[in-house]
Amino acid sequence: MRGGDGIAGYGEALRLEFSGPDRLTDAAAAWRDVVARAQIDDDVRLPGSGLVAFGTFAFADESNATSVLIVPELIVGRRGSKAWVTRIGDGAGIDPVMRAFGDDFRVTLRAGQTSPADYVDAVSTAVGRINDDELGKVVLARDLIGRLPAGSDVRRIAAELAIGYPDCWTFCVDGMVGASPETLVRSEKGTVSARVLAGTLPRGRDDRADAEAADSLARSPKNTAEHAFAVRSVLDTLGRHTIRLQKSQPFTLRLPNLWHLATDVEGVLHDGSTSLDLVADMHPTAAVAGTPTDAALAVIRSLEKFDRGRYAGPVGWIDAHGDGEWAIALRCAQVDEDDVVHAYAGCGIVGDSDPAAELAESRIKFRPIVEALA
Ligand SMILES: C=C(O[C@H]1C=CC=C(C(=O)O)[C@@H]1O)C(=O)O
Repeated sequence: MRGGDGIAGYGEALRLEFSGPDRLTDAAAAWRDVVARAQIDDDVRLPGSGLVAFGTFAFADESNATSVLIVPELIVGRRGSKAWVTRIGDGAGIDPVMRAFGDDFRVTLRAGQTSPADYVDAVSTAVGRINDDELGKVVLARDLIGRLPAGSDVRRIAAELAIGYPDCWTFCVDGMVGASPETLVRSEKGTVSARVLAGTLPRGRDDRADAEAADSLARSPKNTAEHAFAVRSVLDTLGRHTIRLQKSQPFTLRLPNLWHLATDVEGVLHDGSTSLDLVADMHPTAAVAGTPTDAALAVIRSLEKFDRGRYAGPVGWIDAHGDGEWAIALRCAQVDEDDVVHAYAGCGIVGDSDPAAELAESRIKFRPIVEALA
């Protein structure tokens, strides 16, 4: 959901689970099979109408988290002035009734497997490795943990995020809930686009300080270097699937809690890839792993003490044409079946990163989810 447009599913007509290094290519193939066998009646013909699966995928090949594609029994959608209902399989009998939110709840998150001091140490080690020329950039994350009262209505968290962060992509799929400012890829009728983010500064305290923050972000060699790695990785992969690939100049993107450096990318699909094929090729970008990818993943494995689960993985939806909208699962938390909440935030580390500043940046990135739970 973004800016009031979006799709919401009721029930599960089909649930497909994936894991391991081939989880994304397996999902792309499985979705082709599902579509080939489906009989679809879609008069609306808007992005998100007709047969749709929602998905959330683990970040790492070796993760214990299950990656899923879920086809709901009923989907309610809205885009601009149009709204629609899609019924799937046995969903023919379900009515899209409004269900009141469950009880209000407040949850405080505390440090998970990485304390703030551990994080500062990990960043210092990473800076050393970068300056020893082992790699150019790595994204290091830390985790927070909490527990929701039993039976809490997770939709409350999604609603808070959608209201507070209307320019972000708010998602809630299989307990993975968040509001991401970054698309991995979006494909619609042959056009492929992406918003690449990397490089961050906190918002200023007043208008003047805020304008100065945006200006210094745009001029900062550290942030522009970090951003360039992320843009390069997206251009390299999308370049294989598109023609006329264009990128905007980097611009400063204002969110309620921070400024990001952003670049919008757009091209024309030339090889018939579905949005999940593109996701499979693009993940993980340098915005969430680093550069070169393999070296960055090795540093993440050695310095992060936890399984990222679906944090920093692709989250979104795909339709019967293969079109879809996939965000990178950032500013998010995973609510498990036992009501335990794991939240994550990370920062791109380059050779001149200051560990204390990165810790402060991670605090600001936690703000959306911490506040939605508070
Ligand atoms: C890894 C995260 O953010 C990425 C996306 C935008 C800016 C980033 C940065 O400036 O470090 C990160 O690369 C996160 O929010 O957990």
